[in-house]
Amino acid sequence: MEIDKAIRESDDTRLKTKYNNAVHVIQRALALYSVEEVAFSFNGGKDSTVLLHLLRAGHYLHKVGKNLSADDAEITFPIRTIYFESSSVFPEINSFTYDTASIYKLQMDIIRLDFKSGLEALLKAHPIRAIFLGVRIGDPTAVGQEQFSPSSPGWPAFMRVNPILDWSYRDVWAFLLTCKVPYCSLYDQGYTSIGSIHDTVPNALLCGSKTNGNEQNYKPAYLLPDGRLERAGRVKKGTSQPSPAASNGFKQDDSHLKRNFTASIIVVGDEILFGTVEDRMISILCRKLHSVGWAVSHIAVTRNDIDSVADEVERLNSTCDMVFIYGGVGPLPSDLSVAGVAKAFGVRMAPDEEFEEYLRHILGERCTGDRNEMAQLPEGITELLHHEKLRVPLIKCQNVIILTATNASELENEWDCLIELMPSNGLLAISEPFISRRLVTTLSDVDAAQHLSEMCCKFPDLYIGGYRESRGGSLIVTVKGKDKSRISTAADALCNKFGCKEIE
Ligand SMILES: Cc1cc2nc3c(=O)[nH]c(=O)nc-3n(C[C@H](O)[C@H](O)[C@H](O)COP(=O)(O)O)c2cc1C
Ligand SMILES: Nc1ncnc2c1ncn2[C@@H]1O[C@H](COP(=O)(O)OP(=O)(O)OP(=O)(O)O)[C@@H](O)[C@H]1O
Ligand SMILES: [Mg+2]
Repeated sequence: MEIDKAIRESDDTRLKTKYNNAVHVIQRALALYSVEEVAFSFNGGKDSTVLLHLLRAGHYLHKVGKNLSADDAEITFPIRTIYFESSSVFPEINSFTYDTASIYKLQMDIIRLDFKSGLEALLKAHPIRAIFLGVRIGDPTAVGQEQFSPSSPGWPAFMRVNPILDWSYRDVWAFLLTCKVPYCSLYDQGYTSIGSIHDTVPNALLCGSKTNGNEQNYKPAYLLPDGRLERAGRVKKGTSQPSPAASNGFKQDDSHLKRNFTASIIVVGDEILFGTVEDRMISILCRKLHSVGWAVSHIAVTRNDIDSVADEVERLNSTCDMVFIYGGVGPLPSDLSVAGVAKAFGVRMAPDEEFEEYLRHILGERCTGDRNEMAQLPEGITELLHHEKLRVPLIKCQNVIILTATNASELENEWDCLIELMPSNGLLAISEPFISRRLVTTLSDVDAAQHLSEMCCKFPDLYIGGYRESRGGSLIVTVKGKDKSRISTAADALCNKFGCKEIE
């Protein structure tokens, strides 16, 4: 069987693993359901083209496993194939679908109804119980799906079987090119994921030079460097993409200068809770945040444990604008912070091809393999924050930023990168920085308490509070806020009326 042979002869170990796993899923499905009870949803797209050849291989191996004639299995493809043909399909896709059906002798049902009605009619007419789909992680409809997922509530009842769910964009192209199978010509013209003629254009990231006839030249789909951007050509014509800053909830005007943003910090570390290690980064991060006008509303230290991290993230991310988390990030068994973040958002961990590429640069082939845990990131909510001064990009999951720093100087570096990245992606809206004055008084606690509460009533817009370094020592009063003149008035009043003296 030519597909099986091409993969076995290839020295791409990752592709071999993906192939074996997908064929295993197909064989499991063929063991669970009879061939009359399954269907293959084919639309001429690259993912369903991959699936077609995997099904051909899977069916062949299933037959060989049952000691049936392999010759027969090789020529006939008995799985009912369904194609929802619409009037807005690209002609190239349509003709590729029909040509493929003829080359591989597919028994193809053409359905000219919407998905739901078409499936309802199909299930009435045939004993179909499971449908193979070329859905992959990263597709908007893949969130929450497993390799075997029942159809959604409100849809006709069948099992969705997704053998290539965990395949990346690169895996798809590695397979098609290794097996040298035909694919739709649009993929050689810059299209990277194909919907309808109304919502699909070539991917601008593949835009090359203009030809002599002054037409735009596009590179083939397999040259797209970042697979996460495969759907960049799936935009409505005439509409513009929302800016990243706007999608973060931060406006581009200067109203953010007046807003008080709040952040929380989660430190993950059993050793801190044991008392064996002292955290040295909290105070630095608080000062950094204050310097860009952010108030820190909560700091939590938690165990290296998925549920503990998830609980904290869930609690804090809804009450403040941004959550910073550090500790428990890496390849050790105790490094569970990223998984905790995924759990807090109710998404699963999925392989991130681009992140894996970074890890491979640093760790070489040691980091790859069947299950590279470190390259698994929360599915559908992760953004990688790149900066030339970072060996590995920082991970942002919605309003949670995962820092990898383990000491003060690494934290300084990561912070500087975040600040530099800020204008281009609206990460941290800089507002007016906090300023403070520190005063010292020798008043007794009782006297100071009365004065301080009067001052707090007079200056509700400022923080006025005190602490002492020893019970018998002087009281240090902090006046903090964003309005310099209000701070001066309050500090002067404390000095004049209550005999406070400025320190620093
Ligand atoms: C055979 C088949 C089964 C589907 N089953 C479901 C389903 O159970 N739940 C659902 O929300 N969408 C289902 N869909 C719709 C797809 O999730 C998706 O909307 C469709 O493939 C269009 O994707 P696109 O926007 O990427 O082109 C199904 C589609 C097909 C072809
Ligand atoms: N019109 C359709 N008819 C039959 N199956 C479909 C149709 N549209 C989508 N599907 C199924 O849904 C899967 C996912 O669709 P999707 O558009 O993400 O992938 P694709 O079309 O195979 O490749 P591409 O991402 O390049 O468009 C397909 O592989 C196919 O199994
Ligand atoms: Mg498609």
